[in-house]
Amino acid sequence: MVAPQNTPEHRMHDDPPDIAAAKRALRDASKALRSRDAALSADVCHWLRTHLHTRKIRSVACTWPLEHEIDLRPLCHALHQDGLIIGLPETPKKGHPLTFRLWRPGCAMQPGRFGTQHPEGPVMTPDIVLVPMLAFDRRGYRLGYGGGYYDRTLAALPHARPVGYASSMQEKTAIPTGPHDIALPVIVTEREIIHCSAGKNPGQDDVTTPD
Ligand SMILES: Nc1nc2c(c(=O)[nH]1)N(C=O)[C@@H](CNc1ccc(C(=O)N[C@@H](CCC(=O)O)C(=O)O)cc1)CN2
Ligand SMILES: Nc1ncnc2c1ncn2[C@@H]1O[C@H](COP(=O)(O)OP(=O)(O)OP(=O)(O)O)[C@@H](O)[C@H]1O
Repeated sequence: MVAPQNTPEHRMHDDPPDIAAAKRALRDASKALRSRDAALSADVCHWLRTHLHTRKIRSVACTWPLEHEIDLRPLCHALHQDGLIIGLPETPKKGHPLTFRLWRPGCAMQPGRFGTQHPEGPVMTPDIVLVPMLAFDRRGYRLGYGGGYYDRTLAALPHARPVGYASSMQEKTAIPTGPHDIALPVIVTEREIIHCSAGKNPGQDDVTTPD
C-alpha cells in the first residue's frame, strides 16, 4: 500500500482508509496461503497457454517469479517457442506504471526493486498483460502487493487485455475495491479459466475462437 500522504491531491488518489485497511488485512492473510508448487505452476501455465491460443495476439507481458509465487518461466519459453513476443516488467518507483522489456530465452536479467528482475532489452507494448494476484474474486477484482502498479499500468495501456492468474486457493467472495481498481475480464487458475462478471473486455477484436 502506498503510505498515506499529506496533501489533498495525494489523498484523492489513495484508497479511502477503511478500504486500505481491509486490503492490508486481506493481503497479509493471502500471503500466508502462497507456496511455490511446481505442479500447480505447470497447470496454471497450461491453462494460460490454452487461453492465449484462442486470441489473435503477437505479444504477451509475463512475469518473472518472486519467492512463493507461481512460476511462469515455462510459459515464457513455451510462448516464445510459439512465436510470440515476450515482455517482462521493470518495476519503477511507486506511483508510476510498469514498463515491459523484451525477453528472450537465456537473456541476462537485471536486479530491480522489491526483489524483481527484468531483462535489459528494449521496451515493448504488449497485447496481453498477465497479472499476478495475491487474492481475487469472480467479479474480476484482484489484490496485489499494494504498489498499485498493475492498476496504473492497465490504466496506461487501455488496448492491452489483462489476464489474471493465481492459485484457486486465493479466491475470495469479494475483494474490497477502491476507485482505481480495474476488474479483469478473465482469470486463470490451476483448475479453470474464469470469465469474470465485472471485467471490461478491452482488446475484444482479437478474439478468434470462443473459449
Ligand atoms: N513476479 C512478479 N513480478 C512483479 C510483480 C508481482 O506481483 N510479481 N509486481 C506487482 O505489482 C510488480 C512488482 N511489485 C511489487 C511491489 C511490492 C512488493 C513488496 O512489497 N514486496 C514485499 C514482500 C512481499 C512478501 O511478503 O512476499 C517486500 O519487498 O517487502 C513486491 C513487488 C512488477 N513485477
Ligand atoms: N491508476 C491509479 N492512479 C492513482 N492511484 C492509483 C492508481 N491505481 C492504484 N492507485 C492507488 O495505489 C494504491 C495501491 O493500490 P492497491 O492497494 O489496489 O494495489 P495492488 O493492486 O494490491 O498492487 P499491485 O497492482 O502493485 O499488484 C492505492 O492507494 C490506490 O488507490
